[in-house]
Amino acid sequence: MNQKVVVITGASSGIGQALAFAFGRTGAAIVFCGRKADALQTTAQALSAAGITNLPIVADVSVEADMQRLMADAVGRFGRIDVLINNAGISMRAMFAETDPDVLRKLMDINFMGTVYATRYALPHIQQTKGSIVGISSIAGYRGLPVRTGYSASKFAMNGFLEALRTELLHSGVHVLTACPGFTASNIRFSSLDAHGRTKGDTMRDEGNMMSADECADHILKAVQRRKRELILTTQGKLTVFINKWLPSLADKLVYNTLAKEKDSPLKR
Ligand SMILES: NC(=O)c1ccc[n+]([C@@H]2O[C@H](COP(=O)([O-])OP(=O)(O)OC[C@H]3O[C@@H](n4cnc5c(N)ncnc54)[C@H](O)[C@@H]3O)[C@@H](O)[C@H]2O)c1
Repeated sequence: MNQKVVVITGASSGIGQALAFAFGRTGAAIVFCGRKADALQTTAQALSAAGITNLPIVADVSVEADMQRLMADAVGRFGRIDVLINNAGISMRAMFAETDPDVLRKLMDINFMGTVYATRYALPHIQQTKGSIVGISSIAGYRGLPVRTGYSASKFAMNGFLEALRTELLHSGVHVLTACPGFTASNIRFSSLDAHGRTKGDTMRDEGNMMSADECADHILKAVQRRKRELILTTQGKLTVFINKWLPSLADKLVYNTLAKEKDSPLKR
């Protein structure tokens, strides 16, 4: 990745921030965005202290003009884009029957349309460098998860979009990776939306028992370097995808029973 330019959305925390360090340590310049200037600056200073060239840009992935500006600024400063990592995302925890449809719309706007906008404006530059487009999807993009209908829908949409795009670009030299982490310690559960779109502010799982964001980022870096098409992480994640494919009705029961054990689960035990 030496001398390459990597654009990462939502990189002021969690997996995105870990990706900024992982790619930056290989010699890449990191262009990254988020909605909060102070959080971006904190990450920018830490990257600079580690000797990583970086450019923080305040931008919201759900705003098309912001994604156009992000890519223009990246090219304006560094002259090229080699890798786009569509990482920014939010989640939800609420039963569908009680959930305001605006919550699902917001998840689609950020997780799916954010990926569409960023990819739309990065693609012409990545076609020139024959680089990579990466989507940080989820196991929830292979297997629908109860209490997260909007999250699963947005990640299924991402997976379909990336698969179709990969096929369109088959002879272009552009690499497309769908990366699906399993449970990874981060802010995602704290920032999840409830049925009315309010932030939950807590986690319902033991964050200490999960894959770390750094480990997750290392796997994703290797998958980009090897130009893999798909990455499914964690043993639990791999098992879920396998059982869902071959024994789907067993998967219904296992997924229900597993998620019913979560601290604040509305599912009956
Ligand atoms: N942590 C997990 O267990 C897990 C599992 C599978 C997939 N993922 C995916 O990994 C990605 C990163 O999440 P994370 O776990 O590091 O959580 P996180 O909350 O730490 O990181 C998400 C980042 O996206 C940013 N973001 C949210 N909305 C945005 C917007 N509209 N515009 C710009 N930035 C925005 C947030 O500010 C944050 O920095 C997400 O797409 C998530 O769905 C996470």
